[in-house]
Amino acid sequence: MSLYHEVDGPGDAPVVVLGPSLGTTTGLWAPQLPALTERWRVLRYDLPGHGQSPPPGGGRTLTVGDLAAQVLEILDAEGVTRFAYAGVSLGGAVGAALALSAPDRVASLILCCTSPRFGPPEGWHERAALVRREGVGPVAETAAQRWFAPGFTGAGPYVAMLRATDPAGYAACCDALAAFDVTDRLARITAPTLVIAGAEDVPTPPAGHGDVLADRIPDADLVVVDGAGHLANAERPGPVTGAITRHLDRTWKGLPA
Ligand SMILES: O=C(O)CC1=CCC(=O)O1
Repeated sequence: MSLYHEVDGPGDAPVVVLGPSLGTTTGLWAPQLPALTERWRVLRYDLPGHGQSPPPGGGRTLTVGDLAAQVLEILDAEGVTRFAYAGVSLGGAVGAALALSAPDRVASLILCCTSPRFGPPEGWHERAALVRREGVGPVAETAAQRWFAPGFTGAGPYVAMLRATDPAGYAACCDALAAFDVTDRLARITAPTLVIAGAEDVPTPPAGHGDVLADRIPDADLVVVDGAGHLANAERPGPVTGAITRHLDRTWKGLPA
């Protein structure tokens, strides 16, 4: 099963892959697209059952390793060997998995509002069971509180992405989050890494999540964005875009795409 993806920007520019979070689509990265496509070829993908990607067949579960392998399939099909990668939350977990499984291909890494471990697996198994039973409605009801700092008024389009998500795809991604734990492997990541954390992120706050990534990944910097919750790139696009472009400029070594 191939993941839906979109490619924007100059054909001869270095490639940056952008990974979405659980319940969102390629549209999550729309605020960064104008700045990034000035000098980068941007490849965005949809998670299984999200946006325009098909759900996993037969109620299958998934691992983050499966998702990373599907992203590599896209890149192979596009003829991309070396790339930079930025991902939000589950999309960031996919980035960490890629940096561990394909270190020679990940030239630069940006881990945004993410974690080496997303809390106790039981919570994710319960959420997967709820969504398999009742659909995505119950988790969409509470998404704005999980995703944004209090007072943010722009949640509507992002919650609409979740409401349109296939329950089997959403649940399979919850299974992937339940099993994900790379805490003890972070020291093996060789890509120059920027960790971006939202100061008001509830699911993956800087303390215990972003700071663990930044402390354990050998060549990592941490930027904490004030006034941002879990989808910091949507809520505070200016500072997040600036941090990403500065990191890409500093770390991309001019290798061809
Ligand atoms: O619970 C949420 O919706 C927040 C989240 C955790 C992992 C992810 O990708 O999103």
